[in-house]
Amino acid sequence: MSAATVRNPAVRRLADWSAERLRALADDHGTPLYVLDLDRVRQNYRRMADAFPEAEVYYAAKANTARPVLRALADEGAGIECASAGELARVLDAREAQCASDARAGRDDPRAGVAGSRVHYTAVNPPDRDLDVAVRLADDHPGLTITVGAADTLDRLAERGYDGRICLRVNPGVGAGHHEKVATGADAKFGVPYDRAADLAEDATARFEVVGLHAHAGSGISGEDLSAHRELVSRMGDLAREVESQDVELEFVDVGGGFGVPYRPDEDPLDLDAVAAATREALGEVDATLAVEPGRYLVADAGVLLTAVNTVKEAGDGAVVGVGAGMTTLARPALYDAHHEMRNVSADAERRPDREVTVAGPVCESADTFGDHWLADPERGDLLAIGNSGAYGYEMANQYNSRPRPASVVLDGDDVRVARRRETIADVTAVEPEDQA
Ligand SMILES: Cc1ncc(COP(=O)(O)O)c(C=O)c1O
Ligand SMILES: N[C@@H](CCCC[NH3+])C(=O)O
Repeated sequence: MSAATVRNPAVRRLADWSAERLRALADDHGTPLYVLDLDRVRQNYRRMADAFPEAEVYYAAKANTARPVLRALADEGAGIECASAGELARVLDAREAQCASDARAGRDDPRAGVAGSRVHYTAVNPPDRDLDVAVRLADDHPGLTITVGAADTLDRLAERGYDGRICLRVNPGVGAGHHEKVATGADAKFGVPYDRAADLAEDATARFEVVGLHAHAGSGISGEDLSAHRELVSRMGDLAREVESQDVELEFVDVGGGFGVPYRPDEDPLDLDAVAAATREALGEVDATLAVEPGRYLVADAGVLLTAVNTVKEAGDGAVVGVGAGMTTLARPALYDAHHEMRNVSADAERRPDREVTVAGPVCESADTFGDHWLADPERGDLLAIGNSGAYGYEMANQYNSRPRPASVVLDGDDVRVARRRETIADVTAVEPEDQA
């Protein structure tokens, strides 16, 4: 089945990708290569918007900031949630120094051109530079909302002359997620203490327009974690009623993102309608509109990472299959022991027997492995596809071992657009002053 013929199933498997198309993309653009199917992103968004018809959906851009993705989701009606000044500059049609220098360098304009009123900036311990940029952008883009998770961030904004839209991020005391490193809801780093939030919201109205409350439990919540989600939403409903009773006119209560997707074939997809029903029931009656901010759910299964087999080494009873992508390309397995399905795309036309092998990258770290996988017996030169790579894949890639970042392409029907060209070693060293000894 080709990508374009998949209608709107909740699960998209690695086997659904056309091998022929993936091989052609690898031939044209080289590997490692991130491939993202925009049609699938749109389908995922529509499924989310259909499940939450009463809610505002803000896409958490940190999952994948490729400009075609931001534009496609904004066109579908999504707002965008940003985690930094850099993400804000990408998302807004802003005259930022960074954008100007990109233009001078002849690069395509990296800005997505989303209206300020559709953008939330969630500031987590924001550096001064981020606040400076955010305040400047808020001036140019009316309606931008700044989400604040510490009382003194309010002071820092006021010191910069900001008196605009504020959302208060609350620590709900309930965390969830696929790994302890991605649970945010009970981590004191995020949000103001729950029991101080109502007073803080009321006090803040003296200096700002307080428009929302926000909390986020964590990332990769499965159907089994729903009790944590329900508890978070219920606490936010209680808080919203208290704040509204203090005559603060809230526009929205944002209960975060975190909606998980299956990474293993035996995992079930989230029943979004059930999640939405549980959310509604837990929130109860509030005047404010519900908001959600999914990242992974919209982009994860729209992406694959293509990589070539460069080494096959028999070792003991098994084999280690060396590939070009590593922890610098896709960090999730090394960071969270995350599992990503793999498929030997080259072997599809042949009848090679499956074999369990360890797939490992080129980085000089023992953690640089994608774990054990059953694959059609890999040979040097084969092309492997790594599934569910559309979220937190390219975004977390880095240059450790002086390894240039990979390229990424976006498919829109039959169109193929380069979202990020492949970096070169010259890109890696470009930030070093030329006169350095
Ligand atoms: C504040 C906030 N909102 C939204 C998200 C998106 O999470 P996910 O990609 O799991 O939907 C995150 C990431 O965990 C987050 O920290
Ligand atoms: N980067 C994490 C998700 C966390 C998002 C940020 N709070 C992952 O790949 O699963």
